[in-house]
Amino acid sequence: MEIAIIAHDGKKAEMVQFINQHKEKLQEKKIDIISTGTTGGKVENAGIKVTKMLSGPLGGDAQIAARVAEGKCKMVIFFRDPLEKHPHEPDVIMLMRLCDVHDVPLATNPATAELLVSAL
Ligand SMILES: O=C(CO)COP(=O)(O)O
Repeated sequence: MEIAIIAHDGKKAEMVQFINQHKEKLQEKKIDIISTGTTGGKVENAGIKVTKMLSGPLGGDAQIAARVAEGKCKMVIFFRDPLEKHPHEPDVIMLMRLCDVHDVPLATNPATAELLVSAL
């Protein structure tokens, strides 16, 4: 099963911590992690295998949105920073919309992500 992880800059440390906390379960359940570029790099540095797309502002969110639409990506964990502006906000909205269109679980904060991962 493929899961996407994405974090805005102000939330990347939290994402690394979250994935570290759950890495045994993710391995045990044979989860393939995909990610936007910079988030993926940080998670990789923590010793976790990730397939990296482009960086978010360069189209990474859009690539993940396409995988959601194609039925390849089955869950999205996206730690958004609601206190910052992002030049690629339209891509972010597109990704969230396509999760709703295709009924793909989407967590936009750690509390919800905990619930989703506990359901794997
Ligand atoms: O901008 C992002 C999500 O919208 C995240 O992209 P990066 O992981 O490349 O920073």
